[in-house]
Amino acid sequence: MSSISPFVAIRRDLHKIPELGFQEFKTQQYLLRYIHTLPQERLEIKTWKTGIFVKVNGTDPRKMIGYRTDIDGLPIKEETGLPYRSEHEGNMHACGHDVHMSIALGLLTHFAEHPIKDDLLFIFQPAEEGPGGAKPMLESEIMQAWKPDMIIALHIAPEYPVGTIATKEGLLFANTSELFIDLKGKGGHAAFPHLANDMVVAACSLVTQLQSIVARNVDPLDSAVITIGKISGGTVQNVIAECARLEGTIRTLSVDSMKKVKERIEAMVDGIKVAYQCDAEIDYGSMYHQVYNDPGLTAEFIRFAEDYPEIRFIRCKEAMTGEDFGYMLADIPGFMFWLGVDSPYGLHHAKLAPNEAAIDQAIAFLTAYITWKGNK
Ligand SMILES: CC(=O)N[C@@H](CCC[C@H](N)C(=O)O)C(=O)O
Repeated sequence: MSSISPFVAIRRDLHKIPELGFQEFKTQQYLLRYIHTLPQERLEIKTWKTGIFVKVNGTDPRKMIGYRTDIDGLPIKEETGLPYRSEHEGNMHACGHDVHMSIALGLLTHFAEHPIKDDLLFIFQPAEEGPGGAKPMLESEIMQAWKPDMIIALHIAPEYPVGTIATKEGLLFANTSELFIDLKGKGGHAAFPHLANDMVVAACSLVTQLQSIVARNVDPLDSAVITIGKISGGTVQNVIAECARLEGTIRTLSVDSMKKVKERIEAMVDGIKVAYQCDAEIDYGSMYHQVYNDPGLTAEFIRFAEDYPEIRFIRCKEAMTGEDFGYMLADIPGFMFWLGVDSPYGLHHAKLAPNEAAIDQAIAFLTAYITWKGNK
């Protein structure tokens, strides 16, 4: 019978119980139960909403190193068919936060048992997928009192083989803004369109128009994305829809482009109001600061990764993904990096299945890096 490592077993337990942002109650309980099994001599544990801070007191601290993991899942119905698939119907760890948490627990376990000179702060952060836990956690009294001198985090990368670390100095992830547009016209009988204002037609036209913003209004060398991930509207097949709602996200590499994209969206929505004789409201939901890696710390980490025997390092390009860890990096020097997990299905896919061999390998690599950095 094959046996799995304790942190793979933890990942599977966590995989079964994905919870959405700020509802991570079972996840928090699971994490706390585990953390309380560790030697407690050097640990200080504080909860914050559904998140957790764990400080590991060093033996001769000169600085504090922060390590952040996100803990929330997504509203995606899992289709992996795995024996440890989600037990929370309609939710899934489809962005790898289960893997992120198990690696964080692996590191915490090591350093609770083998403290280094410097203090460590482990941050188990809720709501990365939305509405964003990093910013309020950073502003919390706890983190203002326990403010790390540097901070790091990883994200799984399905497209890279296990054993790969990828990152770059400077900009790594985009600026993001959610986008919700509500359209309200006039419902009516399907056979009498001239007596109604059809919001399904207005919504379809708006979605198509929005695509032209990236193609025609943004400098091609300054990338942007507008994705509408969900459209809803109407009630039944033979009634003209009075209301429709578009739900999406905007990504830009520069802050200026984000401003420009929003101005163009607002102009187009004004146009839809006139053309389709309807009301419309725009809500930008939550916005995330770009992820900008500290050049010096990242370059040093890259050298460490390049010299580490079992790691293949790739200097990657920036990506249009968003991460509220960007708020932490805007305040505390540090960096984020990709960890290869080799899945044929990508992030946010219902069949995402990370190769679990990456977990113990990442724990070993990061243990070596943090030990080196925290004893320097
Ligand atoms: C790493 C990752 O996939 N992050 C999410 C962050 C989403 C932020 C927000 N809900 C939005 O959609 O703008 C991503 O989709 O990139």
